[in-house]
Amino acid sequence: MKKAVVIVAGGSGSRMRSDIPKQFLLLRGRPILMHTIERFYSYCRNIKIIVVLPQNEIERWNHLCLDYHFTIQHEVAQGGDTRYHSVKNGLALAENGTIVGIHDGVRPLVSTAVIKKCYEEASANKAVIPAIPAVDSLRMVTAEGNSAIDRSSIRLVQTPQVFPSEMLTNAYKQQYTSTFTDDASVVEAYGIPITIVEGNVENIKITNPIDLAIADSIFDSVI
Ligand SMILES: Nc1ccn([C@@H]2O[C@H](COP(=O)(O)OP(=O)(O)OP(=O)(O)O)[C@@H](O)[C@H]2O)c(=O)n1
Ligand SMILES: C[C@](O)(CO)[C@H](O)COP(=O)(O)O
Repeated sequence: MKKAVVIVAGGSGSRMRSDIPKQFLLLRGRPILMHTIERFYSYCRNIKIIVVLPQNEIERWNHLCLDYHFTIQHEVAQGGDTRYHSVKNGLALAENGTIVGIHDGVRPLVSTAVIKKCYEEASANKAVIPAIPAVDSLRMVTAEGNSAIDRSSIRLVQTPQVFPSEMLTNAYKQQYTSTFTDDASVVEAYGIPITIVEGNVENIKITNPIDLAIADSIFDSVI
């Protein structure tokens, strides 16, 4: 079955506190977003790649592609106010009858094995996400205080989150709510159960300044 990926890079990276959006910061001498795109191209040479960017950053991206001789074919869609809206804009460029993954542009260290497993499972008409167990102890904080929670029942969710295209497109017709923090939460609200596969621990979301140093130090164990 045909495959597509929507790589969302439409955010501003406010927690990174950098001059340019974090998806363009350099990791091993190249913009993070280029590494992320390369992960999917390595997995499948003919996957359709859709990259979502803030409208006012598209020109910067075009220049970066020229400067870094980046030639992997991709289509560009315009970002929205939230990740949900950016995904929806990217999804509009995906064809029916495909298996579509949604991946954060700032997760450049996803392994090929994880990408492959997610697409294979989704081909059986499932909604598939990678996740890893929690390694720290966990506490629930409420207005009354805080209490320990059973970490064996918790999973930390990653991307790519992969679905049959019609399932995802229909789910994304629901009205936005702030509980839609990822694609699984949108599809689950539409009534579809979520299948979890094991993610890779290196598949961090580069969010805060320290994550760039971590990504640099673990880079060779994935690529
Ligand atoms: N309106 C938005 C917001 C986020 N994203 C993308 O969703 C991914 C995960 O979001 P996050 O790490 O929170 O990125 P930012 O929103 O850019 O960061 P921050 O929350 O620190 O501002 C990122 O690749 C980001 O570019 C997006 O495409 N459109
Ligand atoms: C999609 C995601 O990366 C899964 O863990 C996460 O929900 C994104 O959250 P953010 O608040 O948009 O960074």
